[in-house]
Amino acid sequence: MNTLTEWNHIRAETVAQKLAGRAVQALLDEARLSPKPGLVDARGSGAHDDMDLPMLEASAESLRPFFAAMALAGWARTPDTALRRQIGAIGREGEKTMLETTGGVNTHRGAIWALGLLVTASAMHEGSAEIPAITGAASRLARLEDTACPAVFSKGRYVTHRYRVPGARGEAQRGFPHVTRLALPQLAKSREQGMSEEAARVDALLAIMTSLADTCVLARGGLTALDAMHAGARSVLECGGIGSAAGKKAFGLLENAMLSAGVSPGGAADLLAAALFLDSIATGLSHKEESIWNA
Ligand SMILES: CC(C)(COP(=O)(O)OP(=O)(O)OC[C@H]1O[C@@H](n2cnc3c(N)ncnc32)[C@H](O[C@H]2O[C@H](COP(=O)(O)OP(=O)(O)OP(=O)(O)O)[C@@H](O)[C@H]2O)[C@@H]1O)[C@@H](O)C(=O)NCCC(=O)NCCS
Ligand SMILES: Nc1ncnc2[nH]cnc12
Repeated sequence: MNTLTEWNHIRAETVAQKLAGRAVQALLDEARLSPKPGLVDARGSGAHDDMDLPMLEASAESLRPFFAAMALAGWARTPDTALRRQIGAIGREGEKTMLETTGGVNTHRGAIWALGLLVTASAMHEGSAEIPAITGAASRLARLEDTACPAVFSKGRYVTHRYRVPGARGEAQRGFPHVTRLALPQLAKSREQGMSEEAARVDALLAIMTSLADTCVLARGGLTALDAMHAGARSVLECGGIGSAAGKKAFGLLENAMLSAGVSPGGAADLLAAALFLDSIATGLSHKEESIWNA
């Protein structure tokens, strides 16, 4: 190995570890954030009887090496079928480890997909790109076919066909519109209004929930539950968000509706984690880190 190649290798390894650290942190921040309607949070298990916070934390931590491997695979590459297959294989290994860690509970399948693509896309730009370049590269990667991916039944696949909605695949292929057009602008707005960081993050989750066709909600509660989630989340934000007294009251109604329908927006939770990951990169860049390498 000549010195330049060796230097580039050290840089790639370091940035990959940092990107993986930010992805895991985003998952931990999402899991611990409270209150979240229907989801597992620091208060309890929401609409789940097989998941709790320690399980989500262990699952997030178990994924660190897989995010790092995806980032290394993507380092200074452009999206092509070979890279798509490579990260698909790493993603499936990550899913296996997640299931071993949780005793068979699907805690983060959608998050491995969304954050895996975003971590890979960030590494393609060597950790120094702005959000639109990252989501653009992630979307190009998601549109490529992974010919090695086994065509097995998934709840998401069934639900997207039945209700003709984009699902996790479509969201990524479109460049994560619920993250870039709803979650991140709401996060910025609530922060500007002087809300606490926790309240701003809950508001960002609610912004996603105003519009996402979450296949977890559709699978358990159909269109009635999805419509109730959209309307309830909109109502909290129209009242001033979770940081306002009226918003808290509206949040209580939304939470009761979700718990009595037995639904949980797992897809929205994953997209909040994706937004927190991108926010951590944008915050780093605005602090004049030329790249995550200097962070
Ligand atoms: C492309 C894949 C994401 C597979 O997607 P598909 O839709 O075919 O399959 P699912 O197995 O259903 O996984 C999709 C998960 O994505 C999340 N999600 C849902 N709606 C959306 C949306 N509109 N936009 C974005 N993301 C969305 C969601 O994940 C979260 O919920 C999970 C828990 O859900 P569930 O299992 O339904 O849990 P319960 O409700 O508790 O189940 P029951 O008790 O009712 O049975 C949890 O995982 C959260 O993360 C959906 O579950 C992709 O996975 C894939 O192709 N993988 C192959 C390997 C690969 O290429 N990897 C990529 C490397 S980057
Ligand atoms: N907080 C959460 N609760 C339930 N399912 C999830 N999937 C990802 N995050 C989750």
